[in-house]
Amino acid sequence: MVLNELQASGETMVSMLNRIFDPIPVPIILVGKDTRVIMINQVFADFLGHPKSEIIGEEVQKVDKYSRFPYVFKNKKSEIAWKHKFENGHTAIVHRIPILDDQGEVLYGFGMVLFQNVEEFKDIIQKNKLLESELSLYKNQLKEMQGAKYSWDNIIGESERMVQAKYMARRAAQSNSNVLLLGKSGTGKELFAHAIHSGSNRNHNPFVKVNCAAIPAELLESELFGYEEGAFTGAKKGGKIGKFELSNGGSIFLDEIGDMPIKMQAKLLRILQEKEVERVGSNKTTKIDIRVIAATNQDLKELVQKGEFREDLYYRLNVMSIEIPSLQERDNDVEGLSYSLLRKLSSQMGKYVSKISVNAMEYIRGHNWPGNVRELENVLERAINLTESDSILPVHLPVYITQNTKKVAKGPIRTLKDVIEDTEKEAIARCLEYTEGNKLKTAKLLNISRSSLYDKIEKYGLE
Ligand SMILES: Nc1ncnc2c1ncn2[C@@H]1O[C@H](COP(=O)(O)OP(=O)(O)OP(=O)(O)O)[C@@H](O)[C@H]1O
Repeated sequence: MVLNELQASGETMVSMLNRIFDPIPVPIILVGKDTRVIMINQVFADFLGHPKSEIIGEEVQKVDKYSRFPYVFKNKKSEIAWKHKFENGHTAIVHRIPILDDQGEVLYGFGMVLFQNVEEFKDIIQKNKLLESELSLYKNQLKEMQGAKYSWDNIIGESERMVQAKYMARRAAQSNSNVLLLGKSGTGKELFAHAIHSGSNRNHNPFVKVNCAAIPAELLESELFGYEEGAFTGAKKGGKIGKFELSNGGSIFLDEIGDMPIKMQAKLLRILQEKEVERVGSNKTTKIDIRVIAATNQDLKELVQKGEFREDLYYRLNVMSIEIPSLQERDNDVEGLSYSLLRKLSSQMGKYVSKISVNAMEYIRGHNWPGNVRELENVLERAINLTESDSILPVHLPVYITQNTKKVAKGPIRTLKDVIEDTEKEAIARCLEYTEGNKLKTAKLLNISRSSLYDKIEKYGLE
């Protein structure tokens, strides 16, 4: 209301302010530059415990003993969310704001009680903290879901070929180039892909895995590129984001790239060249920044020759190619790998198994592991399940491995004492298993005394 209208309506400035501020449920006060109260709303007057008529026109520090308005006017600076103690014993959170004219001189002071009770304020802060920590928990979980699970430490292997592969992978991680991981099934290509992402400066962004062989060809396009709403019958409302867009800023792991249909290969090539994606059913392109880590157990060159893999794409992906050796090619890694996997698996399975008998290790070394590390891992998991002691013995290995006597004969030459002890240990363990731990029966079956059995159980750590 302009001043003239105000005068015409006969309403004073104070009554107008009262009319505006009284319905507001937050305590409010307006103080003149002479530090006398011009207006206070009903809630505030009730809170202070005085009638409004006694407060208006009064010196502010007479109404509220600890009022800081005189200081605020002196400093000409707002005091926001300050703790304030009232004479009635309440501690509240308040704002005190000086209102200045064009020359920077104080005209009024505006005060507001934000929380009449500090506890109420603390409660809100507490809730806010809770929300923040929940948010950070979900953010971390999302990062875990999207991020890489393994790093360099998880890749076991000290053989020359493996050390070389790890060196190449570390170099690749530091660059921004596409990486092609080559190796038979179960050699650890996925493990390497995770580690390359974790070791790169993209590791704060998503790591997205796509198994090109597992997604039906007709779905692969929408999986990778996403689609717009109504792009085809059955398309979800609102469309769908594709894996390329999802991995923006991070890495996309295209596993089994050799199985990617030729039509999709052309589209992938375009992404690698143009660095932009176009959702199915849209003509809008989106810029993306991704690093492709591709893997295959097929011979891509052969596929190129057969016309099943685009040559130009092959060269685009092959910038940094890393060959991961099969277990057969890194014979001297088998023992170390077996023990590392044993430690990992037994802790995962909550069963303490820490030894592999010499004979069992000979069988393990003698096998040619066509399924590579994955097969070794499965065999050890089975053995941990079967053993009742802390050792893995030949009896715990699958027959197809222990039947391989030819290879075992090729093992290192050992002393007769070692061979006898190993056989003795195995016989006792096998018998204990058969008698379900009954020592009396075991001693009888082995035809030895009970005390001798106890000695041997202790000696071989079979309990
Ligand atoms: N060097 C290694 N050190 C420790 N564990 C390994 C190693 N290599 C492979 N593994 C383990 O073996 C299993 C198979 O590895 P991974 O899935 O990475 O193989 P892959 O080559 O991607 O197989 P595929 O071609 O069949 O997809 C995983 O459980 C992995 O943790």
